[in-house]
Amino acid sequence: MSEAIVVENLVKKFKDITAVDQVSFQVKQGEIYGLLGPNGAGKTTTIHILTTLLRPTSGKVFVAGYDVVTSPGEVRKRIGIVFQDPSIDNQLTAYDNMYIHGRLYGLSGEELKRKIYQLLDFVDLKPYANKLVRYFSGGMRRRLEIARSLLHEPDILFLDEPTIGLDPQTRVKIWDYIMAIKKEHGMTIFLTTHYMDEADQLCERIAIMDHGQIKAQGTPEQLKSLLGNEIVYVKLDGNTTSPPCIESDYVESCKQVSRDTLQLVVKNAATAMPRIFEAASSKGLKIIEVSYRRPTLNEVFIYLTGRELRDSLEEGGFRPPHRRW
Ligand SMILES: Nc1ncnc2c1ncn2[C@@H]1O[C@H](COP(=O)(O)OP(=O)(O)OP(=O)(O)O)[C@@H](O)[C@H]1O
Repeated sequence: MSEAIVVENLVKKFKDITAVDQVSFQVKQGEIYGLLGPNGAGKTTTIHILTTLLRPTSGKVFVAGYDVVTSPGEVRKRIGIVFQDPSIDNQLTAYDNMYIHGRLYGLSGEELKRKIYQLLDFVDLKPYANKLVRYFSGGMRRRLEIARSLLHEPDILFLDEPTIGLDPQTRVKIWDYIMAIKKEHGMTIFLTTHYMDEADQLCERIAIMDHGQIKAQGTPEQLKSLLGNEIVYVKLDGNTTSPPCIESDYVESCKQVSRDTLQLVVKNAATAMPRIFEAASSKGLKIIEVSYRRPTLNEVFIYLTGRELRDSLEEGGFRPPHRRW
């Protein structure tokens, strides 16, 4: 079976809230797949079902070839999880946190000791093996959780918001570890994130989730090309008080983004540019500056949902007080 994860028409309801609404996707073996969406989109609920912590209301989910409802034990043997909320013991050393986890998975003796040091070394925590975790920074804790999740050599690694709350430098470091895990261990990695740059940088394929539904999925490039290939910014002469939009065969959409600047979505900036100049001049508009770039995932999110991912994050939403089941 070349699919590590198969999700078919997954639904999860909490009383009258439909947290996951007819979601279907497949994750190939060895790929990094991301669920991108704002708070409350249903990402954590989905990851909890995939990792056997929650039962679906309906639909089918197969992880590492096993049904999560009928064979949860088989699934658990084959997965590693890093939760959004820290789950390491602050009163223990890094080594002891790893040791207990290893024992729970049936590892022992020299083999366990060797693996612990090897993985602590992988996340650059070997010098801190015997330090109490309560003195660790947020980034060190996350690294320790990642090392711990790899101890039993899972086939699939689940990461729920792996860099939430970390500073930009530490986030980049965590991305390096995630890419190294894929490269060195050939592992399938499934992650959730509300950071567009994280999804863009790390994931080979992304599903954009909102209000429990998958709005689109594909490679970051495929998602960006939903919007047209390039975005052109046209700055008009400052004397134009309210610039009209520029229409042309080559312009897919036009929006005024500031007093004197228009944002045009085009398939190809090089061929559209002369037409844009022609159209502007026929309207008596003077272009004083032009720049263009590829669309971002944020723009894709706006296109699909009608609002910014950042705005949606600010909407917040009800969060249950305890997120362990
Ligand atoms: N145990 C629960 N009881 C009731 N409602 C819940 C429960 N867990 C989640 N929800 C609701 O389900 C919806 C999806 O929540 P979920 O936590 O899966 O979203 P999310 O995309 O992971 O967001 P976040 O990044 O904030 O965790 C939200 O409306 C949330 O309030």
